[in-house]
Amino acid sequence: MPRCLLSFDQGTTSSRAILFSTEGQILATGQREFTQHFPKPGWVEHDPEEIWQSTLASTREALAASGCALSDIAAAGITNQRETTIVWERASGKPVYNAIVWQDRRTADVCQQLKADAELEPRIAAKTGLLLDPYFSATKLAWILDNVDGARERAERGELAFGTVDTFLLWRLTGGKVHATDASNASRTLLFNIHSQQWDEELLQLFRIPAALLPEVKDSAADYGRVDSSLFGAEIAIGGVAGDQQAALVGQACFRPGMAKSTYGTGCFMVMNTGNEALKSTHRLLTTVAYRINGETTYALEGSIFMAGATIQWIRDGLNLISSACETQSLAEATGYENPVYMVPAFTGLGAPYWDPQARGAIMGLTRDTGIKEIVTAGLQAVCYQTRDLLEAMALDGVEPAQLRVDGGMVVNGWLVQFLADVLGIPIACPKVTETTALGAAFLAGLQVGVYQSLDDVEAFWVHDRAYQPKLEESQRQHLYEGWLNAVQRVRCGS
Ligand SMILES: Nc1ncnc2c1ncn2[C@@H]1O[C@H](COP(=O)(O)OP(=O)(O)O)[C@@H](O)[C@H]1O
Ligand SMILES: O=P(O)(O)OC[C@H](O)CO
Repeated sequence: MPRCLLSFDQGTTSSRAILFSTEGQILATGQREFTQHFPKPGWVEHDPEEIWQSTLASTREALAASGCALSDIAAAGITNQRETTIVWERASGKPVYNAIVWQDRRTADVCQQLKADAELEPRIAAKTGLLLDPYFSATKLAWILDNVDGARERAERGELAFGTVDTFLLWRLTGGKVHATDASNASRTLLFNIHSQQWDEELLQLFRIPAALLPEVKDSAADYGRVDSSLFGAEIAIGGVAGDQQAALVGQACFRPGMAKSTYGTGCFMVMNTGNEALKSTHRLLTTVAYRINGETTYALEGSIFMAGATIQWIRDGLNLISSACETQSLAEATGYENPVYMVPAFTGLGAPYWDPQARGAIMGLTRDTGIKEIVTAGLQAVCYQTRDLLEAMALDGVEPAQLRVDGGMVVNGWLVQFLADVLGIPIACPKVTETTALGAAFLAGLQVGVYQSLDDVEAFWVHDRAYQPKLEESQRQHLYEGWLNAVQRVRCGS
C-alpha cells in the first residue's frame, strides 16, 4: 500500500515540494526561491521557466531526502499562488510573456475606466464574488493579448493556452496532455461564474477573452492525469488542485461553516468557510470557491491583504533597519503595545476591505525619540490591525468567527500572534504542521485516490500546537485600533 502523498506548492517567492505521510506528517521538503521581476513601478512578473525549473528542482530534492520510492506515492496535489496569469503556445509549451503576478497593478487604469459604469462592478460581483481590481486574472490576461505581438489573433485561432500557475504546471507535468484547473483557482479569474460553475460568456466578452484559451474546470479532487514518467522516473497520479489559500483552509481542517484561517506569508489571506452558501458580502470581502468535491461546491468569504511578511522584508531589505525577520520579535517586545507610531503598508494600494489601488504607504506619529524598534513594531502591528479590519467586515456581514487558525512564515513570531489575539479579541490557534497549504493539496489528492473516503477522515490529523488568548482590556483594544483607522484614513485616495 503506497504510504505517502506529494504536494507541489508553488508560492509567490518560492516553489516547495513536500512529501507527507498519509497521516499528514512531513517526511521531506524541497524548496527553491526564484527571481522577482519589477520591470516598472507597480509591475511584478515571474519567469514561467523559472517557476517550472524551481518546481522540478524542489521536487527532486524532496524525493531524494525522503528516501521514498516513487511507488510509495499514492498521488500528488498541486497548490499555487493564485490569479498569476500565464499564456503559452499549445504546440511548444513556450510562454509568450512572463507570468503577470497577482501583486501587479498595471491594469489599475483599465479597472478604473470600467468602474465608470456604476452598474458594472455589482453585476460582475454578483457572478464572480469578486471586485473590479487588477489583482484578479482577467485584465492581466487581456493585457497580454493586447501587448504581445500577434497574441490576440493566435489566441482566437486556438494556438495559445491560458492558465493560472496550477494549470501551467499541470500542462508541463503531464507533458502537455492536460489543460485544466480547479474551481477554486477558476473563481479568482473574474471570468468564472461561481453559481453556475461555468466560464461566463458575458464576462468573456466584457474582458475580450477568446474562449479557446480557457482550461477545463474540474473538482478540486479529480483525475488530473499523471506526471510524465520522464520527469522523476515514474508516473504519479495527480489527484488534487487548489489555490493556495483555499488549500490552506483544507490543511487547517476548516470544514464547517464559520471556521476560519488566516495565512501570514508575503500577504495575508483570511478565509472563512461558509458551507454551500455563496454568502454575498456587503462590506467588500470576496466570495470565493473554497473547494469543489464530487460536484458539490463549498464557498468561502475571503479578506486579502497584499502586504504582511512583505512589510517585514521591506523593513529588512528596503530600509536596512534589521538584518533578519526574526529580530522583529525582540524589538517589538522592547517597544510594547502602546507604540505611538503607525505604519500603513499600502505600497501597492490597499486590499480588503478598502480596495484602494491608489493609496500609498505612510509612517505616522514620528517624534524625535522614535527609533528603529518603534518602526519595526509598527510594521508588525499593521499586519494585525489589517486582520482586525477583515474581522470587522466579517462581523458586519454577520459571520464573525469565534476562533482563528493561523499559519504562514510570520506566525513563528509569538509576539505578533499574541498581539493579533489582543487586537482581534478572539483566541488564535496554531497547528503542529504549519505547511497547511501543501497539506491541503495532499489531502485533496489522497481523497481522489481513495486514501481517504471523505474530508472527515483528515480532520483528526489537524493537531493543535499553541493557543493565544486575548488579554487586553476592551478599552485599550479599541484605543489602539482607532489609532489605526485614523492612520488609514489619511492615506486613502478613494476608490
Ligand atoms: N520571525 C518573523 N517575524 C515576522 N515575520 C517573519 C518572521 N519570519 C519570517 N517572516 C516573514 O514571513 C514571510 C515568509 O513567509 P512564507 O509563508 O514563507 O511566505 P510565502 O509563502 O508567501 O513566500 C516573509 O515575508 C518574512 O518577512
Ligand atoms: O504565494 P502566497 O502564499 O504569497 O499567496 C498568494 C495568494 O494566493 C495570492 O492571492
